[in-house]
Amino acid sequence: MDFNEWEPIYESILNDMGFSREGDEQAAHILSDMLNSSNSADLSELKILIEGKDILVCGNAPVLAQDLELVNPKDFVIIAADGATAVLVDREIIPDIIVTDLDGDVEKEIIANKAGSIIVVHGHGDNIDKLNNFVPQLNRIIGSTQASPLDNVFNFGGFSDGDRCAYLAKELGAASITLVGFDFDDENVDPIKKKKLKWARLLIEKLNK
Ligand SMILES: Nc1ncnc2c1ncn2[C@@H]1O[C@H](COP(=O)(O)OP(=O)(O)OP(=O)(O)O)[C@@H](O)[C@H]1O
Ligand SMILES: Nc1nc2c(c(=O)[nH]1)N=C(CO)CN2
Ligand SMILES: [Mg+2]
Repeated sequence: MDFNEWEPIYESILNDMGFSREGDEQAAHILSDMLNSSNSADLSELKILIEGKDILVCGNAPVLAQDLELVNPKDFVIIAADGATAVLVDREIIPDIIVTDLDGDVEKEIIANKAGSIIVVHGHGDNIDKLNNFVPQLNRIIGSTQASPLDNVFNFGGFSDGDRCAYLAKELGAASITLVGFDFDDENVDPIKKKKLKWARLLIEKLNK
């Protein structure tokens, strides 16, 4: 997504959530420095996977398991948002792509990544410890940021893991995007998650316009 278009939305999110842009920028630089030709995937690999394809974006709402019964995963290229990866791996489904800020069940993400999933690792001001911990255990990485993009750290648009999956799919030319495992009205979440889901709903609505 063009950063000029994203920046005002990003500033509103920072204000609303109380996050720091400097923190996000620092994380993007740390992530950038950790990436090299042997642990990274090329953007062209992601594009080949997504362009012209029917994409299934899996969010991690409790309805995910139920929603998965209603589709044939084999009909889609699958993008898993963070914790949704574990739900898929437990069903012996390896997502084609994982989009994560590494605060879900990362052990399952490492298993899927070893089995071939490209992993879009998002750096932000509150996960620098996770970047340091887990990036050395991953391969086929694409770097991601919600702040200004760098050469090897992309901003596809979106904020929470789930809406970032959808923005990635749109940016790289998906033919269609089907969402499963999204419940923006989930009451069994803490207040911070509730706010994140409010932004997720708004960003996904914006994507559909
Ligand atoms: N009811 C829901 N509960 C949790 N996630 C949801 C829900 N509905 C949609 N999602 C999407 O699924 C994504 C992955 O969920 P998960 O619980 O793994 O998020 P998370 O990584 O803990 O959250 P975050 O990193 O966004 O704080 C979320 O980022 C969100 O966009
Ligand atoms: N600074 C900051 N940025 C985020 C955070 C977070 O907790 N802190 N959580 C996100 C959810 O995926 C996405 N972006
Ligand atoms: Mg996460």
